[in-house]
Order: sequence, then C-alpha cells, then structure tokens
Amino acid sequence: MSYQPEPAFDHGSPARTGLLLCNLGTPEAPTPAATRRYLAQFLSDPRVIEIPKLAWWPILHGIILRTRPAASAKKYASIWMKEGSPLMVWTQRQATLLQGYLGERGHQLIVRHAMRYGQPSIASQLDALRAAGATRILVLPAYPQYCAATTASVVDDVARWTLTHRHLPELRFVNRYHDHPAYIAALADSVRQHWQREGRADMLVMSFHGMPARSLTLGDPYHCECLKTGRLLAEALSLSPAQYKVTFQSRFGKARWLEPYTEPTLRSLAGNGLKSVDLICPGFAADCIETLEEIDMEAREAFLHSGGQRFSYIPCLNDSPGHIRALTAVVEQHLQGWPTQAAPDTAALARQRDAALMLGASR
Ligand SMILES: C=CC1=C(C)c2cc3[nH]c(cc4nc(cc5[nH]c(cc1n2)c(C)c5CCC(=O)O)C(CCC(=O)O)=C4C)c(C)c3C=C
Ligand SMILES: [Fe+2]
Ligand SMILES: [Fe+2]
Repeated sequence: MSYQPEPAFDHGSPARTGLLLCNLGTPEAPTPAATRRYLAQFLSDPRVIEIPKLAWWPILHGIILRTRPAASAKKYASIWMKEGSPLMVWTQRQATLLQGYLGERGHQLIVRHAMRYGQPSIASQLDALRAAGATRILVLPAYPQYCAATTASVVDDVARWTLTHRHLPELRFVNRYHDHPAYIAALADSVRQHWQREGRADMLVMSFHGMPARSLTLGDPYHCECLKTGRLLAEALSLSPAQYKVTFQSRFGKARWLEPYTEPTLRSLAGNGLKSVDLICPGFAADCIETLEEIDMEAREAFLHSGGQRFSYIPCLNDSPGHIRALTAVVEQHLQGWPTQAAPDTAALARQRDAALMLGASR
C-alpha cells in the first residue's frame, strides 16, 4: 500500500472538527458532453446499478450514454440558474449557512461541501479539511432517508479516501434523519407557509425518488423510511390518510420500481375528479432536475392534461432558515462527545499559570 505524502503531524496544534455536507452531484454545464461525463460516473457505480458489470456495460456504453446525455442536457438547460446547476447552488449555500449558524451556536467547525459524482469530489474536500487541521470529521450525506444507492455510496467513497492516507481523522457518518423532529418540523412549516401564500389544495402528494422494487425485498430500509417521513409529516399537518399520498418518481429502465409511481398517480387522481394538488418532494434536500423538471414541469403537465385544474409545487427546503436549523440539530446530535468549542490554547494557559505563580511568589 502506498500513501499520499502527508505533512508531519503537528502534536502542538489543537484538534479541530470538520463537517462534510455531501450531495449527489450534477453536470458542470447543461451540455451533452458534461452530462455524459456525469452520467458515466454516476451510472458506473455498482451501488446505483446492481446488475453484473458484464451485462450492464454494453447497455450503458452502447445505448444509454449515446442517447440520454443529449435529452438530459436539454432538461438541465431548462432549470439552470445563473450561478450554475440548482443542486450545486443550493448545496454550496447550505454549507455556507451551516458554517455561520453552527458558529453562532458556539461550534468552531470547518464546513465544506462535496459531491459524490463530479466536483468538488469527496476526496478533494476531505483533503481540504485535513489541510485545515481537522482531526475529526462528521460526514453528512444530504439524504434524509437511508438508501444503499446514495448514503452507502458516500461511505464507500470516504472509505476509498481512507485507503490512501496514513494518519486518519476520526470519522463519523449521519446515516439518516428521516424522522428527526427538526426535519419534520421544517417540512411542516414549509407546507404551512405555502398554504398561507397560495391556498390549500384537495390533496398533498409527497413524491420521493424511486428505487428498483427489489431493493425493498433485499433489505434496503429506504421504502420504509420514506413512508415514515410521509406519515410524520401528515401527522404534523393533521392530515387524514385520505388527504395525502406517498409516491415514487424518477423510474429508470424497464424493471419494476417502488410504487405507486408519481406521474401515473397524478393522472389517475385527476381522472377520478381531483381538482387541485400540492406536491412536495421531502426526500430531496435541494431542488434539482428531478424536482424542477420532472415534477414541476412534466408531472404538472400530466396532472393538468388529465383534468386537474391546479398543481402547486412546494419547493425543497434548500437554504431556508428552517432547513439550516434542522441540519444543525442533526449535526449537533452527532457531534456529542466531540468537543467543538475553540480548543484552549494550552501554551497560553501555561504562561498564565506561570505568571500567576510568579506573582504569588513575589508577594
Ligand atoms: C438506476 C438509476 C438510479 C437510481 C437507483 C437512483 C437513485 C437515487 N437518486 C437520488 C437522487 C437524485 N437523482 C438525481 C438524478 C438522477 N438519478 C438517476 C438515476 C438513478 N437514481 C439519473 C439517471 C439522474 C440524472 C438525471 C437524468 O438523466 O434523468 C438527482 C438530481 C441530480 C441533478 O443534477 O440535478 C438527485 C438528487 C436518490 C435520493 C436515489 C435513491 C434513493
Ligand atoms: Fe437519482
Ligand atoms: Fe428524472
């Protein structure tokens, strides 16, 4: 095993704690070439595509990477912000705001953000935290519900980084926060504020990213955690089971995915006479192509074309104060036992003590 060269450990420097906020990743530009690079990395991850490489490679390189990049790039272009891809913009803002809010609460943390696919990579940001003196690092994947395709894939990437370093920081991971009271409260506040601004629809649809259905029988807790988030959010809003529905979006390929599917559900609700719907995507920490294009454009159109009259999309928590408070509560829970106040300057304390002793002696 060969390690990357590292600076000699400075035994005198105080221990510092780092926080790494990780999200999925996104193309660097809304172009077919950039989208192809992103999809190639994403869809080569065996945590995402659980098909033997020998069977998957010809499909990925022979079909998907020839056709999908151009179609996806068009969709990215339709949601691109002037600062970049929404997922990147919101994740950057979240990290900056977390740094500030945690600081206000007395935690001297170094906060960075990273993307599992594309840039800034998890390895580069772990290196940056180490270079800034972090000897303890808390990794926060921005996925409220645990899923092997997302949460475990972040852990894999951190583990690959540890293999290249000799002197490792202490590491902790947030596996899930799907039922954290502060996260549920942030979602509920966001829905209530939306209702105050725009009025309330006949039903609240909660759409989560889908997964192949067999992930449930193989033991992935993702499906159950989505249902629990849905139930807790409904309870916080005093909704009866008839007033809300949990659905799954973003189906990929021909296999069965978790059901009910979002778009067919919206069509059938409209077909059965439902006139208005509020739609929230509680599993996404930040708005992205899956929420802004697939839901707020495609699913909206499907509902309205099937007889629905009003489709109201409730944005993700993004950089809202409630979200930053919720993530801070999650972080604080996982920092327990790790001192995050500014470490005492032991040399200065020793000088003070010596000065006090000398003062006493000279009296
Ligand atoms: C088999 C494919 C996919 C699985 C499994 C999957 C799981 C999964 N994904 C997210 C969150 C996000 N996915 C996003 C985009 C996206 N997802 C897939 C495929 C799978 N996802 C694709 C091909 C894409 C790219 C867009 C496209 O070409 O359709 C995003 C948004 C990225 C962005 O740049 O905006 C997020 C976020 C979760 C939470 C999840 C499992 C629970
Ligand atoms: Fe996805
Ligand atoms: Fe999609």
